[in-house]
Amino acid sequence: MTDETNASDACVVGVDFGTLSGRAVVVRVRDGAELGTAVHEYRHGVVDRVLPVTGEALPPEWALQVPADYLDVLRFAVPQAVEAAGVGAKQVIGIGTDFTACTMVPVTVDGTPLCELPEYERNPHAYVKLWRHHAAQPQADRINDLARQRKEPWLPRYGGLISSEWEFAKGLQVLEEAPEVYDAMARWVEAADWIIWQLTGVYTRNACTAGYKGILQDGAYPGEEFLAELNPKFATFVKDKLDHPLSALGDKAGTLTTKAAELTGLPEGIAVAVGNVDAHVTAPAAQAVEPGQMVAIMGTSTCHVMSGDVLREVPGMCGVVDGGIIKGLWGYEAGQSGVGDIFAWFVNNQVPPAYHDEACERGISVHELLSELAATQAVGEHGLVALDWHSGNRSVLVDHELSGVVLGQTLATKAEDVYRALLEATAFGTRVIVDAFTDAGVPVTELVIAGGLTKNTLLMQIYSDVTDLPLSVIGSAQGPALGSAIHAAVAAGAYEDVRAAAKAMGSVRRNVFTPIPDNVDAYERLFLEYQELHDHFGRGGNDVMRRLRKLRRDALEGKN
Ligand SMILES: Nc1ncnc2c1ncn2[C@@H]1O[C@H](COP(=O)(O)OP(=O)(O)O)[C@@H](O)[C@H]1O
Ligand SMILES: O=C(CO)[C@@H](O)[C@@H](O)COP(=O)(O)O
Repeated sequence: MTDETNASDACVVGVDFGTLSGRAVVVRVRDGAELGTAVHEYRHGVVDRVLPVTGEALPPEWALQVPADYLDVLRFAVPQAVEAAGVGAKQVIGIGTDFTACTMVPVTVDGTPLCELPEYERNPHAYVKLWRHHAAQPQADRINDLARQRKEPWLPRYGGLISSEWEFAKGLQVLEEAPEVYDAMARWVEAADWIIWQLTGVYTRNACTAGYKGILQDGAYPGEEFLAELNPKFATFVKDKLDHPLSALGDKAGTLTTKAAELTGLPEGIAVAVGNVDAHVTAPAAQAVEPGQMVAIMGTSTCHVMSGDVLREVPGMCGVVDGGIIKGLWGYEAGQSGVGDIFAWFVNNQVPPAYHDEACERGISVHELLSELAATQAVGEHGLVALDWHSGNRSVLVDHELSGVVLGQTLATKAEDVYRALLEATAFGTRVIVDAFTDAGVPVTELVIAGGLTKNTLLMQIYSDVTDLPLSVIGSAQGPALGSAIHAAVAAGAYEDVRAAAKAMGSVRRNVFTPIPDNVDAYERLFLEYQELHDHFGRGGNDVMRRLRKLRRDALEGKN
């Protein structure tokens, strides 16, 4: 703390790098008061259709980002948040960040993203592969098949399957489709760590993403023999591109460099916390750091995180990592790859103009209009059941070749009916996850909801009814950014550990939504139908979704 800074005025900055934008929040260290906030939309958003530089169409399932967009968040949102807070920059004693996880940046030895070099800017593989880049599914399938065959000990720690979203599947895809990019990349870096590199000038690898997305268990990655069997040139992937000493969550990664101080307007030399993940960082912000408290961070996707005092292998979970959320406890993670994204897809592609016009006239969003209309319905009235797999299935099936379904449509089906069925489908998806944890001996006793979707009260009530659990809601509208601020406070030495900082700075409103008994019963019947469809299409009853994906790929490649 500087001489000019009175301890009671000290602030920290938390920055949350989401899928579409980055948000900065200035938080008072002593009580977690959020003094100012600012959002910066990524200029290129999600690059999933054409590569900006060339206009070249991207293949299906691709999702890239442009790393310069992340720096713009530091350049614009951070000073704007400080200004909005009405505090002097000198009061800021630390900065912490969180990122979408397994958003991977191929970089040179000094951290320059390959896409920023003229020789690679036209190569899509030189760009950031966003967490929801799902084009590495063939590689993920091979990794899973081989790991099963060889009985790799790490596989059960990931619920029996690793995802196409993860470091190894994406890395293997780069090797096999763009060997020149693979050779040129000195490191395969989580964006969560790349941003810390930009702030401190030093590369640190956070224990959270390394454990969940980098297949690091009990101090070891998959071995060279395993990797060589996938592809001989992949044998040294860990040694050449990945391996790096780990840094624990809440630790100080370093201090803010002169360059980063100029970029952000924050004082040079303040503490920078080790990189973290948007989902995991939210648990302390919601004061949900004890076993049984599952936090669902509901935005474009949903991540479910929960600490546990026992190690269990939960089928279909994303992973379990020692200290993955809080030091001293096992951190569990599961997730749904599409939630808000599915509602957005529906609103943007399937809703007739009259709804858009009405929403516009009333000054509300189409989401709000559809939710208002759907809220008048009794459970089951629309006669529909849907599968929430428009962005594939992360938990518990771990298969991104799966796709969405709406069953039961008739000529009388309206947009609000399908919208409600999609809301419900995502709640059923969460129910499957909650049941999987409870059945595996890691019972979920409380569901705490965070993220942008908490504002939809119909959706929240549906989740409470479908899971038959009371819902607590995080007190902050900026959960991940607040969580990052909590980690910044710990890194700056203001609190002994994340637990203590969470107690002082986090907040939660308990039992905001409670199950309505009649709805619980009605949803029980609908959930059975969901399960039937879930198992039929997701567990090999009918592989039509995979066949359709192949037909699509062949058609796009002109093979049909
Ligand atoms: N009223 C609403 N009801 C349901 N979904 C909504 C509503 N408003 C926005 N959304 C969806 O919320 C998602 C954005 O969530 P948010 O938490 O803000 O973002 P992120 O996941 O990037 O952090 C978008 O996918 C959007 O479609
Ligand atoms: O994968 C994870 C966490 O492990 C998330 O970062 C990813 O689902 C993105 O989350 P958002 O939808 O941007 O909140």
